Amino acid sequence: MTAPLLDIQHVTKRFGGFQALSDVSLAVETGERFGLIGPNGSGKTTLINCISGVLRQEAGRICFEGGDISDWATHKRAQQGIVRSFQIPKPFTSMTVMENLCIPLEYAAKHEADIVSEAMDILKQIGLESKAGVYPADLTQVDMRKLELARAIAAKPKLPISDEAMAGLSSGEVDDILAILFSLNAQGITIIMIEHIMRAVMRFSERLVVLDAGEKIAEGVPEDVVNNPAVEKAYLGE
Ligand SMILES: Nc1ncnc2c1ncn2[C@@H]1O[C@H](COP(=O)(O)OP(=O)(O)OP(=O)(O)O)[C@@H](O)[C@H]1O
Repeated sequence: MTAPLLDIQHVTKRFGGFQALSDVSLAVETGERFGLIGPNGSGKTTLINCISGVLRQEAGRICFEGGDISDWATHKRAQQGIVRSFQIPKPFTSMTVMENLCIPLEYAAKHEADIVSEAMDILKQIGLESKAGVYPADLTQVDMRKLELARAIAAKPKLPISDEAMAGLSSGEVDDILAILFSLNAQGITIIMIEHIMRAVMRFSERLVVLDAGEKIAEGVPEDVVNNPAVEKAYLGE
């Protein structure tokens, strides 16, 4: 049996005396569409920060492609393919959409012409090709999210993490972003989605894990998870 792409084993994270994650274990298989949900403050961002290396867990370990990456710096994890698409897009404002995309591609040290043609391919893939020469300040909100996803794709991720990439978008715009994520996954890319928009995360995820107060309270296919009494209680209260 092959190892999971990401294997989180008994991770505990404290902030001072506050325990934000308690003995959380989960595995994400290669090629999977994996959803991480939970009420506000349940520990989702903390867990993602431990995966990307922004935070270090006090106990437990995080394995990627079969090896323990718990001691790896953030940039090493990113180089190995763990790429997070941020909730608040942070493009370089003085650069066009195309220039923003060329930066991650330049790390691959290709010829200039190859970089531009690869950047254009990515823009076409996500429907932003007509905005190649536009500056981020002139993009709509949904196009900003698409640019953020494009930058994540340019980094050739093995494990992109979509962190509330759809917050504040209209229903049609949510469908646009979902279509991009589905097409990425169809190319074999494993995706973790953290999302408060239930319709989106339910439709997208093949498997869900639910956190509540730093603990994993449910795991399974979306239909089972939403009907789990512990999950209903976590979201709705007693
Ligand atoms: N740097 C920090 N110092 C102290 N407490 C923190 C820190 N970061 C997060 N917390 C606390 O840890 C808990 C989990 O926060 P976290 O941001 O991981 O939750 P979340 O599930 O991502 O919430 P949301 O859905 O609202 O983004 C919260 O109670 C939060 O206040």
